[in-house]
Amino acid sequence: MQEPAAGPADPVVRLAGVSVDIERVPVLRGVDLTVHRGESVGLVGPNGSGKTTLLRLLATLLTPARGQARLFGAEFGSRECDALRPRIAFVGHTPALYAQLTLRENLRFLARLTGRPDAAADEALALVGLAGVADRRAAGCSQGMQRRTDLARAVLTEPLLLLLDEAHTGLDSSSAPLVEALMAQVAARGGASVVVSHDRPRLTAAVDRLVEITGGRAVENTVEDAVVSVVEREGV
Ligand SMILES: Nc1ncnc2c1ncn2[C@@H]1O[C@H](COP(=O)(O)OP(=O)(O)OP(=O)(O)O)[C@@H](O)[C@H]1O
Repeated sequence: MQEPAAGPADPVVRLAGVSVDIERVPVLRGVDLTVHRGESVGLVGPNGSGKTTLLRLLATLLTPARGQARLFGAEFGSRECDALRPRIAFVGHTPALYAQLTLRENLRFLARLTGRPDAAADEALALVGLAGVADRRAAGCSQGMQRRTDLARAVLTEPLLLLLDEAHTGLDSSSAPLVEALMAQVAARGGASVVVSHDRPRLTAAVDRLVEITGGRAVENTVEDAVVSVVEREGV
């Protein structure tokens, strides 16, 4: 897969004073956030604070009303930024699966759309522990199985920016390491992950640092131990 043209010094995400309005209502206000290559960032905040909106912005599904937003140095809306879209994986709250297709068909469809062999789809399903049920229709699968299939979709597309909303919802404790394994894969290829979860202990254990959104107005690092190492690394 083609790597972004940006230099190695460019962070994966750089938001400076970014505001997002939805239906003319301000949802994010003056957000500053930098996510470096190799990092895994946990996003926390109360219901309605703007976590999903921030993930949707990072997925380039929303346009900033104000401020500057860059992915690997490419300004949002530019041709360079659009070219990076196939390298963004966004796993939302609800499974992005065709209910009437089997898990294998869902993955193979995505593989063909993205120019990958069927074997890559089967490998991704095996990686999330679903090889044995690959021929079940998605509609007949449990929430956790559907969730794992969504994670397999993210594995398949080899993302450089992994965005997980409600990362731990529907996953039992034995499946939680999958999220961490996926984030580690992304970090190893020089990408980064931004992950929302209401399971704060699990999230804290899985990420390099936590970032908190308060009323959509600003993004601040929390003072938990997980944050300190990154702050020190950045020399802040
Ligand atoms: N499509 C939309 N139309 C109108 N308002 C919206 C829309 N999407 C989000 N909002 C509003 O933006 C604010 C932030 O929503 P968002 O879903 O980003 O919050 P969140 O932090 O992810 O919440 P939760 O923890 O409940 O999932 C809320 O006040 C919400 O009502």
